[in-house]
Amino acid sequence: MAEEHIILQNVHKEFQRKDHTPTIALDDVSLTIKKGEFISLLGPSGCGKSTLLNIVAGLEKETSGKLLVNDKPIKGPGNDRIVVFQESGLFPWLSVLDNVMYGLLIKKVPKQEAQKRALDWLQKVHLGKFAHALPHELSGGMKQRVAIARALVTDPEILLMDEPFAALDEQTRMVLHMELDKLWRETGKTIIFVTHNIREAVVLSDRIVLMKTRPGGIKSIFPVQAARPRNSSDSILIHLENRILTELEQEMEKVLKEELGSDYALKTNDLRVDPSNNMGSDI
Ligand SMILES: Nc1ncnc2c1ncn2[C@@H]1O[C@H](COP(=O)(O)OP(=O)(O)OP(=O)(O)O)[C@@H](O)[C@H]1O
Repeated sequence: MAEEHIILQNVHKEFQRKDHTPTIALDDVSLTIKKGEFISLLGPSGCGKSTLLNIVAGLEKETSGKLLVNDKPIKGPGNDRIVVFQESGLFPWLSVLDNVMYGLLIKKVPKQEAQKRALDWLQKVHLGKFAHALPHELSGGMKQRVAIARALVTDPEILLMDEPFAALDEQTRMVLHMELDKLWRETGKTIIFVTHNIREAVVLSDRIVLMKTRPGGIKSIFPVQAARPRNSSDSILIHLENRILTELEQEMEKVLKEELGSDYALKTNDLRVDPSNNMGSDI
């Protein structure tokens, strides 16, 4: 059996609002992720997906509970965990190559070697020809490819992705799904991927963690047993999308009932959304 890589035990996270009342972003979250696993965190807005990702990244500290990576407690950010965000976060004044090399130079890798490794990664994400371009000369999809190359060039064990493709058009997103799937299979990285998009989650993941709101936490976990590389028209994936959608509808209905109280008059069908579309942010 594969090795345990990330262990979350009864993780609880509270934030203080400006009026000093607490928001429970995560309540009693327990999850074990194996080395090399691709896990998606899926759920409506505010269910704590980014908070959970940030805790694993070491950017946020859990209020209580335990987080272990390779059996060691996490005290802050580390080279073993790199985050890719929705915005590429590239330095606009540096060339694509310099952006990808940057993390290596910080780690004192000699310039020639850093350049070689960065160029290798740019080839892998099909941007070898754009090494000397500036970020503003690239499309959104190309920028995200650079962000992925910049993350993987430092060879982290864990890649944390917070809605990395959310701002891209559907075609570009599908191409990047195929590329990320290939890179993940080639490198064996452990990936945690935050998304609102059910189709994206089923196409990419080994397991999908469906999250709930108020308080944020885990509602259900769905293993995805379709062969890779995947095709979103695979009947296994379509069936799974529908199961997830049904649970999400229940969750969204619960939130609406709480929010609207006696004004609640929503029919379940009004909530039915196309799984290829983003969901959850308008509840
Ligand atoms: N720094 C913060 N201070 C106060 N409250 C916060 C902070 N960060 C998150 N929260 C609250 O914690 C809850 C979970 O937020 P989080 O951003 O993790 O959700 P999410 O599922 O990633 O949402 P979205 O899909 O909209 O990005 C929300 O109620 C949010 O308002």
